[in-house]
Amino acid sequence: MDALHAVRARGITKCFGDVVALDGVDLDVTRGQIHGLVGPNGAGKTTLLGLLLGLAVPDGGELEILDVPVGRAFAAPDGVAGFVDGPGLYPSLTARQNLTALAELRGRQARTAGIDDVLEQVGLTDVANDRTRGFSLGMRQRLGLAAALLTRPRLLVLDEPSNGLDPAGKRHVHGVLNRLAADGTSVVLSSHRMDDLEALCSEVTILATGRVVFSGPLGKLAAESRELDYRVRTSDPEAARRLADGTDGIRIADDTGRQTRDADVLVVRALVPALDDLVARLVTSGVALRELAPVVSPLEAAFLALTEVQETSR
Ligand SMILES: Nc1ncnc2c1ncn2[C@@H]1O[C@H](COP(=O)(O)OP(=O)(O)OP(=O)(O)O)[C@@H](O)[C@H]1O
Repeated sequence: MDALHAVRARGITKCFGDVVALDGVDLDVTRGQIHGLVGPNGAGKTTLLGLLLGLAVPDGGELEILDVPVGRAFAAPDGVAGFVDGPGLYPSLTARQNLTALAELRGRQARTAGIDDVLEQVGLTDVANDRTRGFSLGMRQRLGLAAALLTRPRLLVLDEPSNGLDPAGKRHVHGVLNRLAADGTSVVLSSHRMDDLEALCSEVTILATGRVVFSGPLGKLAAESRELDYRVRTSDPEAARRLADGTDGIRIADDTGRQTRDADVLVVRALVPALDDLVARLVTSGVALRELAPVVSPLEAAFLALTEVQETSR
């Protein structure tokens, strides 16, 4: 296998009875990359993450993780850590005791990071001696991440790691993941949060009903986007509307008032070159441009377009 890859999957299939959870999935994750999995409920994200963690084996296809072909026996691949469906914790133990138990289970020979260090990294130092029974969802998620960090993984696999995180918790988690990636650890995570994926991931794979409908850099997804709706706030909304009406490739969205609830904002649907023309015309007409932003992000727009096509062709 190419040594630059942490994951290389080709034609992976996985069924549960009659349900085809994964249907010929290819996935490439390079070393040091944060790779996002996104898709509607039931798309197969958790199933795929479970295969990477060795919780199940594929029914068909080829899967190589950290240079090692995955066989037909259940086994957590060496160097891989993470969780799906929330981390497994002992509720009657404190955060520190949970991590100590895990370190003991791994044995003295295993590469193990310092418990205080990983607690600090995820921002749980202050509650290290509290029982996890009383932990919020966000705190449990962070402790699960600390448990994974304890093993000093080369591939970290996380199912919805941002679930339940407050802004400070999210900042901690993003910081941890970015530092790991900078040090060469690969991260594969699923999320329904487009803002998280855009902030963290250099590449995403969009799954719909067990199939890959897009995989690649976020920039490519944006470039491939069809027309997007943009909010245009100007100093003279009426003049802006007239100019938009007269610009080739620009359509004024019908539901302007409902979408924006703001009379100063016009919503136009356009490709980027037509939008450039409109901006130039506004400026030469003496209309000040105060805000220009997509109504939904390019990732969200592509996600909706690609997964709608898949859903309607079922
Ligand atoms: N253990 C199982 N037994 C039976 N069916 C399963 C099992 N695990 C997953 N499935 C089915 O496989 C499909 C993919 O499920 P999966 O949990 O991987 O989707 P997902 O993309 O993670 O969804 P969500 O966003 O809701 O978490 C679904 O149709 C699901 O019902």
